[in-house]
Amino acid sequence: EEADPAAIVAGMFAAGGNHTGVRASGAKGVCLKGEFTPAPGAAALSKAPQFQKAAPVTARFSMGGSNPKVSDKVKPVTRGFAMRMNDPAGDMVFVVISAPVFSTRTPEQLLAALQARAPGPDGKPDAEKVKAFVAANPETTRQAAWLNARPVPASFAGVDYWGVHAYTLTNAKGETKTAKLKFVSADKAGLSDDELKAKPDSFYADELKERLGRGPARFDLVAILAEPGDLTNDSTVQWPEEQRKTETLGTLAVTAIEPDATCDARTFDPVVELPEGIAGPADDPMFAVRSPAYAVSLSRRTN
Ligand code: HEM
Repeated sequence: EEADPAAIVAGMFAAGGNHTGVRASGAKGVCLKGEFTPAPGAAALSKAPQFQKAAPVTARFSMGGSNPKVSDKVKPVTRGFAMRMNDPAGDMVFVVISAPVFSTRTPEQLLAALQARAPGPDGKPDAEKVKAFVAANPETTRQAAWLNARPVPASFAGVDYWGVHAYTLTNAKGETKTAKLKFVSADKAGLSDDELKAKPDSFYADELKERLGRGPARFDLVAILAEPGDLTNDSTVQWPEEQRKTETLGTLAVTAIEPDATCDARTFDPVVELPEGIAGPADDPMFAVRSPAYAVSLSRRTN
């Protein structure tokens, strides 16, 4: 039985306080522009136009969740990075997070997680319900555990971002490879507890403005190549990426802040907006459901 994307989106809004005019996730964020330059080896893996020649990029950094006032200092919230690399033959969209795994394995499990954590009349989730859900669904704790074990990123540009799904890359000869994608920050930095204490609740936007005034913020796009047995249908499981072969596909340079309107008029759809030469996993139920969910959120926040 399929979980209804509209029900999931309603649960996402409820969890963050039912704010209007904002995204169901990534409600707080900064719109950007930049450029993607493919690496020499990228074309051997994928025939996507963006892996043959440089492409202009619209992008957005964000804090996970539907609360536009969430503090930048919170640890177990994913930082998000959405991007559209333009090409007349087909845009390429990635919507990635600062953790190698997603929090749930199926849409049904996501809906159940949201329902278990739904705020009650006092604005707080029922602790007993949360406890029971977690006990029955232990894999849903992996993402928060991963984030809690690491420092708060000093910058939206100072952390790595993962496309948690397994993609299939197809080259011009029709050869295919399965890979997870990772955007590796050129300037990784986390905050110590003392540094974190000294920060205001919102500092990422100002930090980014200042940083981009000095020069672009760069990320290498790295393909982590699958080996037999690596799961493609479960985004709560991290591949042992230190033991996997990797191939650098290119460099994304974020160059300037864009007006919010540039990012707000549409949604970044990571399912539908892919050119020939790259495809999402057919067997990962968390992948396909993103498209209708993002559309529901877009229509709620723009109507
Ligand atoms: C599985 C991995 C996922 C990742 C990495 C991810 C990441 C993100 C990020 C970074 C954003 C902010 C986009 C922006 O700045 O415009 C976002 C938005 C959103 N996400 Fe996800 N997400 C994932 C899965 C899902 C799933 C499974 C659902 C629901 C079924 C979902 C629902 C949404 C919605 C509704 C939005 C708001 C879209 C908009 O209003 O434009 N996400 N997501």
